[in-house]
Amino acid sequence: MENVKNVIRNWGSIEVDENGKVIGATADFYEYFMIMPTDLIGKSITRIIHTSSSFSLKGLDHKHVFSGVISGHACFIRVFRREADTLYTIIIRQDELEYSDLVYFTNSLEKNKIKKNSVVQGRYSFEEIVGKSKEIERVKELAARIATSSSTVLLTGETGTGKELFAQAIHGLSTRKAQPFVPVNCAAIPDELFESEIFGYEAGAFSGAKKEGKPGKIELAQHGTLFLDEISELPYQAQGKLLRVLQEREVERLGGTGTKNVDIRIIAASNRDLRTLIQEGKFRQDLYYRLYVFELKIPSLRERQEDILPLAHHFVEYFNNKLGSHVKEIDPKLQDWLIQYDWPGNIREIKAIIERGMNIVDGGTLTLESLYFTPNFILEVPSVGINNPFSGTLDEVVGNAEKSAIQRALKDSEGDRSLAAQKLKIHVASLYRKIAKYKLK
Ligand SMILES: Nc1ncnc2c1ncn2[C@@H]1O[C@H](COP(=O)(O)OP(=O)(O)OP(=O)(O)O)[C@@H](O)[C@H]1O
Repeated sequence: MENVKNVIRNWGSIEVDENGKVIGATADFYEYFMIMPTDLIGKSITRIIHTSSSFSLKGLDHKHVFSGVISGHACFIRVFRREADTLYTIIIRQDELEYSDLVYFTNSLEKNKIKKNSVVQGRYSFEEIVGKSKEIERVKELAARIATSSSTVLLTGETGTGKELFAQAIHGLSTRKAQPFVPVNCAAIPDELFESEIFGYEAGAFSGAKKEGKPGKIELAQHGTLFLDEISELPYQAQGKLLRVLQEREVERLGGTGTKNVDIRIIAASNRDLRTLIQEGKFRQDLYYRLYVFELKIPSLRERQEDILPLAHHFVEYFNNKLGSHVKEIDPKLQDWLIQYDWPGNIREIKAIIERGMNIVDGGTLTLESLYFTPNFILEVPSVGINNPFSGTLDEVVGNAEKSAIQRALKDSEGDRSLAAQKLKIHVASLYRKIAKYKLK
């Protein structure tokens, strides 16, 4: 327990009234989060501490600890109830912590409080996979056909093509749909933590382990689906252990003496060619053949150009709802450009481009200029760094437009960041992140 105390530090507190409006903050909070009192006082706390959309700050118990994002920093925050007022004290800033300390800390919290989101029911169904091209229709049909079996599925395709979406849709159509869908991003877990995360551990298996032990993702997915995203990044040793689970349908926790039967369906995904990795000795051939029972290759957006505009319209609708904007159409010139672009980041990229455009657009039509920004303004702000703001990669051009939009909003709001964020229709935390990213004053 001493160690847990060591990782906790006071990053300042925010005080709110009974209506959830900020009435003050400590001096260290302003300093650590670089927020001005004018950007804070009187604002709703939900605009300062961003949590997942399903999470409500209302009614949290005294001393409850939760995770949230403040000014772009992921934090753990403790609630102190004081009669009508509430104090939110930031006790951990994740970017200031070693990963192992963070794991130790989250383990020390009561069960299910923070890790609730690690087990989710699949959210997407096949109807929500936008696209009518024969290429995507064929994949949807195959996926729907195998959904009802319990076979292992390997989803391949470039980054951003929708592999996770398909995994969720397959789970949602299977007989396991009422059971958990447990996603694991194999690239995001450090090698040394991998086995304990996937296989779980028994009490006292290693120093820092939870007293009562911990189930791994395989156990959490019991009777449901385990989605192993970016499986190519699975450490070689863990590959052997996973293979044994697949073959024997049993799992043994680290430090354990007995095995438990497992009934899970595995869906794995990779955007790297596993066959090449096998040749390079980085991926086990025997595991590959276990996973390769059924391969679904999701086509890139380049291979199904006719889906580009339906996807763009879909995301315009999506962001209209999310941002409260009223874009009704996409200008024909922008439509031409969208069709011609080759989309290396696939659907994730088109979604991001539309989102950026929708943050900048003025009026009911999304135009090429909404992405690039109006030429007059670019002349006014030479600091965009290039003479021709339309040259460079799409990311650079859009980045320049975004930077210009922020500069203009800040200028129009005379430096009031909250007002600027409102004009841009983005959260103030997101504005702070972008100001830091573009090194703006
Ligand atoms: N056909 C589609 N219709 C609507 N949204 C989609 C579609 N395909 C992908 N998306 C959206 O695009 C984004 C990227 O999709 P997803 O995360 O499933 O891709 P991925 O192939 O798993 O990427 P990676 O290989 O990088 O993990 C998500 O926000 C997803 O909701």
